[in-house]
Amino acid sequence: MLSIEELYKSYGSVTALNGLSFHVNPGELFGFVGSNGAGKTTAMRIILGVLAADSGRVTWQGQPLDHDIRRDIGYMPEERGLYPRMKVGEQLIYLARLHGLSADEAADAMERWTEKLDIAHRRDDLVQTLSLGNQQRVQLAAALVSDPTIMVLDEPFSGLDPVAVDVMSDVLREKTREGVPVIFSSHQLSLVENLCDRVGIISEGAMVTVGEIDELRQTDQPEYEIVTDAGSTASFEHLGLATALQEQRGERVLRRLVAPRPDFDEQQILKSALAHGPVYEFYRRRPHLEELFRGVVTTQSKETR
Ligand SMILES: Nc1ncnc2c1ncn2[C@@H]1O[C@H](COP(=O)(O)OP(=O)(O)OP(=O)(O)O)[C@@H](O)[C@H]1O
Repeated sequence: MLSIEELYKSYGSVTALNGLSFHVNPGELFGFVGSNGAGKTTAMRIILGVLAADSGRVTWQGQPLDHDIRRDIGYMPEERGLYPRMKVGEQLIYLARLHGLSADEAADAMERWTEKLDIAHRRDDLVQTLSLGNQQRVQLAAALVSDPTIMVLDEPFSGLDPVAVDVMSDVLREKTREGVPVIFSSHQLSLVENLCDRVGIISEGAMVTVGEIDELRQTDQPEYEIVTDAGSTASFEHLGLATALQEQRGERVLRRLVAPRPDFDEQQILKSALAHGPVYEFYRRRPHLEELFRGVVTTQSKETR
């Protein structure tokens, strides 16, 4: 696995990483989220080796990351790093060659990834003439042409249209199926929630929550939402449920109920409600990643303090 252990990094008086630790398993798509200035880019640069940590270490399969392992990392930097006046195809071949591929291998990789990412028709165009979204596809192709064993992507989805998001998601999933660990940062939390196997929330340079999405969305006090007629006299307090929200919706009313324990028998809620009239909707409500994020992260970014 890729293991990040107790990383510390300061820029002068600014502490960017404050004992950051987490790991990413082979074949896992790991979403790295956190507010602006939380330390994601700093951590990714340290993984790649373009920045040195003050202390802590990064290992892959138990070995500290050396030059050879780092050469096999597919990296997509936040600031992007393409040569604007180079043709798309030439640029990708050039980058693949830098990673040690032969001329034929580099050409094959360029063709394969431009096709997969739907930019094959732009191979002979200068990068600077492409839209930002297509430049981003080229940037991802650049991270892929060397057939990386680890992928580290800084906000690969920012600014992409939904079709491009799908194309990129499919490609990342394909890499994880091959056993590659993929770590990417994003502020698009619903996308992270749908796409990732595990997610880590970083705040002020340290990991505050990490785990599988489903596991993080479990709560000790399950919540249910039920929609009945507005005039329904159903009550739920006798079952030990608290009402967290009551919202009139025309002729109907939605109630959000909080159960006292994880193994609460939700059929009791339904039975109680049906005894007083029809039930139009009834479901368990799980918090979304966005709610979890707001709960654990200070909303004010470091920069605005
Ligand atoms: N070169 C630098 N010199 C000084 N401070 C820096 C430098 N790079 C980052 N920082 C500071 O380190 C902290 C972490 O920044 P970093 O870019 O790692 O955060 P981030 O989580 O990637 O943020 P964002 O979501 O906005 O991209 C911030 O307070 C930032 O201002």
